[in-house]
Amino acid sequence: MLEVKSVSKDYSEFHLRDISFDVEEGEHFIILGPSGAGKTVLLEVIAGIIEPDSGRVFLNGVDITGLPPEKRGLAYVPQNYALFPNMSVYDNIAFGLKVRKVPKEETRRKVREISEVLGISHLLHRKPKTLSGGEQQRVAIARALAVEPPLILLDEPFANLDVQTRSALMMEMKRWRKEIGFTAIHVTHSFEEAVGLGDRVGVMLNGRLVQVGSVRDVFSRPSNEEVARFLGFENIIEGTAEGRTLKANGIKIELPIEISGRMRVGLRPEDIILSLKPLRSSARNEFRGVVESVEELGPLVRVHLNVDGLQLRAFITRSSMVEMELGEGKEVWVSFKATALHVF
Ligand SMILES: Nc1ncnc2c1ncn2[C@@H]1O[C@H](COP(=O)(O)OP(=O)(O)OP(=O)(O)O)[C@@H](O)[C@H]1O
Repeated sequence: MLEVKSVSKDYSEFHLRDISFDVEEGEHFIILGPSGAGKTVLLEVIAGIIEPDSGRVFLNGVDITGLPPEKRGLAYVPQNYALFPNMSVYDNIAFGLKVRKVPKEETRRKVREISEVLGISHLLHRKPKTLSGGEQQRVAIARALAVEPPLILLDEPFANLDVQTRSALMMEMKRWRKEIGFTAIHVTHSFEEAVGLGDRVGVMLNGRLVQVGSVRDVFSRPSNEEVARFLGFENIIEGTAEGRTLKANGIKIELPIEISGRMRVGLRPEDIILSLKPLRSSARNEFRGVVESVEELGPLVRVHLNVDGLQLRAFITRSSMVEMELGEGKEVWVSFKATALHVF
């Protein structure tokens, strides 16, 4: 339904480079990338706010590259919601319908319907500034969906919300989609949103769309080391493989597949288990290691380890750290399954 073909845009210090992807009818497509990757620029090119230097955008087969935003019929929800401050919630939601000269009675019915689905019927008389962040976001999405657009563009829809509101809205968004059935491009830096809401995900790094695929594929099979690092494979181990064994520094690691030659494998810190006694499971790689430092990250800690010269990072809970009395110089057993290794 939406096709983006070789879109590029040059700014003095940032380049959106040759972006191509498509979105299918009914799909929730996530564009995932760190801050400054170019996600908003890409969304604004699709919305018609930014003109690309080259490349085309097609909606249902029609080239919309030259059309102004209002002629594209897409709904765009910017990060700051951009609600009309002087209008009531009702008028905000009804705005697009009025512009389209939808008869009053039908407008009333549509505003009522969408407000019920999004749980904001009781707020219709209020002004946006009297609403909480979560309520404002619901209104912004209601306003966008009221006109039944072919595609809704969401820029970091949950970024300005507290954790509880964010999780609640994420759950609700799944339900809205079932009840209303929209197609969305959703820009975010949150893995949780990508995994929780996305059908497919496009990973954006430094102005390039580096991998597009199903959420499962992208997270379990990153296409290269750059994507892997971004997706949390903090350990990249380099060594020489022979059969199912990878020799890296002083240790031999069992691989999930047979392969040979110089190579790199990725391992997520959460897939490493630390223990004071060996686990003695044949399904695991197990080594003796020394804690180099411990980094506190709230309920989790990142443990920096040295395993025979190989630097590894593991996540454990704070309570496990306390229980095991982990600290600099402590000797531990470091284990992980061969299947947790991702061979690039
Ligand atoms: N009009 C402009 N002129 C020059 N540079 C720009 C312009 N608009 C955006 N940029 C640059 O493009 C880069 C990408 O910006 P963009 O807002 O798309 O990032 P993002 O991935 O959406 O990040 P965030 O999550 O922080 O919003 C930034 O370095 C920004 O400074």
